[in-house]
Amino acid sequence: MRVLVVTAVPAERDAVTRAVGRPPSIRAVPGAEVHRAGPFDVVAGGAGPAAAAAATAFALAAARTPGTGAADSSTPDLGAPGSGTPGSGTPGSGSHDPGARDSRSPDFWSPDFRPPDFRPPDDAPYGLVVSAGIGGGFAPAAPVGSLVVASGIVAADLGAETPDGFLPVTGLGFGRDLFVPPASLVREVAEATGAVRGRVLTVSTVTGSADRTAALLAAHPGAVAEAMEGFGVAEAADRLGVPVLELRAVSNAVGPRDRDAWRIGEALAALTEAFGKIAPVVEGWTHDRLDRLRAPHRD
Ligand SMILES: O=C(O)c1cccc(C(=O)CC[C@H]2O[C@@H](n3cnc4c(=O)[nH]cnc43)[C@H](O)[C@@H]2O)c1
Repeated sequence: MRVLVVTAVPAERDAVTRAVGRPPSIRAVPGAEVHRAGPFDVVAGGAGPAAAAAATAFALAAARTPGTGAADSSTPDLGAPGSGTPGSGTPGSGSHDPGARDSRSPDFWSPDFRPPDFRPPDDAPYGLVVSAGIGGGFAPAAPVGSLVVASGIVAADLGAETPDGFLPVTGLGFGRDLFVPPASLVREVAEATGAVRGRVLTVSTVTGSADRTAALLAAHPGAVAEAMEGFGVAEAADRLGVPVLELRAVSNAVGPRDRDAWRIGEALAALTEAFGKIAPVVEGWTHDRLDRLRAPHRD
């Protein structure tokens, strides 16, 4: 099974592809650059749920575009990382000059542009989408350096502030605030990696105070971590009925802001090790009937 992995930044993307042990092949699709290594197609989609949703949707849609296959010359191979290839940064990480041509996808800004074909080599669509990267861990469940796999992916700050406190978007009578990854896959990934299982919160603002930490834990008692992309990735995957997983390596404790205490290198190394361990797991996994029937609000 081919797996789409969406990270926020290139350092996280490269930590995932490093797990495979040989250089990734790199291709441009509209709005993104896909790094392929082993079963993983990895995209650094940008920080936050909106960028993550957009990158995921583009990558999924590009893989489903009918055409002649992944070898189509309209999707130029951009070479290995570190080769000086332009466009290897995070899409959307800088301001865009609409007058400039995008070297990642040369025809993208042309009025004649048609989406290039980019399908997994077996011509199958992606069987799984993974939101991956570093994250903040809630103590004591998820210490720095540990791994977490989401049993539920929660939009923790999507809703309304009221005089009585925060009202989730579902309390407003629309939207959703939870995606539940397939339980069998969560279990297998946790067993293979030693990851802590629990809800992972998606926030648009990194938590930076004890009060906010306490409020999040009061609202989500089982939360083990927070990050900024999982819910956006899940929203996009869900529209195509593709199962989703979120796997994070804890770089910092959720709490009063202390950037000097972040252990990013340690977390990226843990992420690489984790993807090495889950490669055989995801390749062998099939989305069984029980998982499909599982009630969306049970995790
Ligand atoms: O500066 C670097 O070298 C570097 C390398 C890899 C990643 C980064 C990031 O800043 C990633 C941002 C990404 O990380 C997630 N994250 C990490 N900790 C937290 C947190 O406490 N609360 C929320 N999100 C967190 C998040 O998904 C960001 O998009 C830098």
